[in-house]
Amino acid sequence: MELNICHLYPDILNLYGDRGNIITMKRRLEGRGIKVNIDECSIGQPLNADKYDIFFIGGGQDFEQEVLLRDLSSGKAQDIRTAVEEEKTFLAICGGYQMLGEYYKTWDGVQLDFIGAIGVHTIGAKERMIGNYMFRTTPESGDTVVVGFENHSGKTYLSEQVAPLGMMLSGNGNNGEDKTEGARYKNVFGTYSHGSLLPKNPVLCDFILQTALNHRYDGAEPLAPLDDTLELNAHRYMQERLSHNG
Ligand SMILES: NC(=O)CC[C@H](N)C(=O)O
Repeated sequence: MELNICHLYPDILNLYGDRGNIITMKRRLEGRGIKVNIDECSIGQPLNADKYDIFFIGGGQDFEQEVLLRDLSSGKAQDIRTAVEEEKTFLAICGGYQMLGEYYKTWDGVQLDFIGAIGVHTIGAKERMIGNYMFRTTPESGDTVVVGFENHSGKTYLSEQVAPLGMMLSGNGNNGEDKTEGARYKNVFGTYSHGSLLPKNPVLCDFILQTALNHRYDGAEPLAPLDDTLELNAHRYMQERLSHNG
């Protein structure tokens, strides 16, 4: 078996080591003898979307998001919308997550029209939401506790067609108001979690990889367990600290 991963805008959207998510997916697949091919696709490069099983988009600040608008509208936005509807697997972090949505109105009133691949929109607030945080994914997204780090001024709101990725246990998540965190639409996993998400959350990583394998291979076997002692220690350490913060 093999999976093809596309890292979108790796040179522009890569806050807080978001690239670590790519390394983690690669290692966890190779640990099961599954071949992984990783391509990078940035400004000015055509996106050969049919080739890929997983698309990864990291986070970026308002400025970087604005810089990408022209490149997206030159064709990539449509390619991404099509891949989402074809139920390809996406993992999008913070600014990358916002970008898959409809629009982002920054706190100082600039409206960035994004690609509308998922029914979410984002409104900037003056006060940033920053800190370690924790949420539990919904049963449809693995029912697992995720620890991470958020840093955003955008407050994201989900339309009725889009489910949250999870519900907050500690911290702000989508908007600090409705207790939701991230988005799940078809096989898109959007989240505010940097930090880096997948190294500390191997259960979520395997859930995402399994989603992509099931899409590519009919009757794909469940992924075999790995030795996750180190990863789960890091996870437990964060979970314990965050449990005390409420
Ligand atoms: N960390 C990020 O990706 C930031 C995203 C967005 N620019 C915000 O501040 O809301």
